[in-house]
Amino acid sequence: MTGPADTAEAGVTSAPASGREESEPALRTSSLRKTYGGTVAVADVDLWVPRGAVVGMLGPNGSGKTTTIRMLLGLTEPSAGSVELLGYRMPDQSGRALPSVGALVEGPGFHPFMSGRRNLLRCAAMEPALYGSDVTTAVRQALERVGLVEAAERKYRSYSLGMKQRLGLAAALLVPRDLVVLDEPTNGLDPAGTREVRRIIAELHASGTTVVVSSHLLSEVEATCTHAAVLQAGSLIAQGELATLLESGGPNLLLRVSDNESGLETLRQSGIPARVERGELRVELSETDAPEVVAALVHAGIGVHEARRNRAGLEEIFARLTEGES
Ligand SMILES: Nc1ncnc2c1ncn2[C@@H]1O[C@H](COP(=O)(O)OP(=O)(O)OP(=O)(O)O)[C@@H](O)[C@H]1O
Repeated sequence: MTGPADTAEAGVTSAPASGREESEPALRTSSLRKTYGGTVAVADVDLWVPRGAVVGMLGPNGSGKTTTIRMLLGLTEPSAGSVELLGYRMPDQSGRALPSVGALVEGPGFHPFMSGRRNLLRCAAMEPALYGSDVTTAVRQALERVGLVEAAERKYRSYSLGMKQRLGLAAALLVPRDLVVLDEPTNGLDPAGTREVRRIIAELHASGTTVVVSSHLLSEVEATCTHAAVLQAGSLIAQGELATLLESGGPNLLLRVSDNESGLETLRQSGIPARVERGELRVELSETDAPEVVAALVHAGIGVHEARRNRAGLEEIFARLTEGES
């Protein structure tokens, strides 16, 4: 397992840095744990989400994202540890925290034989902040915001997965929230739907709402989030600002050469770690510099057609962080 030293090396922390304790986070967990029989779904997670952040909760299938989110919202009881939402302890103070929290989680419990609009009206009736005519207005605005107006009168059971996701999102956005938690919100959405979700997340961010969004799509997190929390096999292996995480990736040298296999072998013999990626050689420049790499290849008679620098993307950083984890 990756320990604190490794995550520190990656430029991110697995616990709040000293000083951050003073500002109250939107969300904090302490040694949060969930086991199902012998399966450890979530292992002692210390999550820290600053107010106003858009946090991408990243991790492969089965890494514990949904279980963590369900525990945050009081939908699943932790085996150990604690959750604080907007300064309130969960689940004891859920009545004070949850009215300010919007959530999209699996199985939101919509009625299959009711229309989308009727389902939303039912949700709206349970919102303490909405009264009387506010309810119809809030429902109309939420339907418009997620692009479901045309399908609003159709029964929920006839909805596609993407439409169900949109309705769940509409329910989460019925009233202004301090915190919005979205579990895989683009699941089942087409590219246009995905762009709309990105737009909604950007709007929430602009209005100061804290957003926690789980995803296994790194590109999505890279495009929408200010922070990332990386889960692997139930453990939180990194968390922090996305920019810091990306910065930790360090520069790479990408090379288009006459023969990748010989190039790779030559670099290895020169003690320069490299790999072939998308038809090019990729060398991390943390321990070597570009002229040294190019010289080694040229000396071995390998044609260097192109050499350019770039920074590691989230995909590569994620692969490095999760390498060797089980
Ligand atoms: N109700 C349950 N009973 C038994 N095991 C469970 C239950 N819920 C989750 N698990 C197990 O806990 C682990 C974490 O699952 P979880 O659904 O939280 O992961 P995830 O990261 O959300 O995955 P995905 O991306 O596939 O949704 C998995 O091994 C899963 O099989």
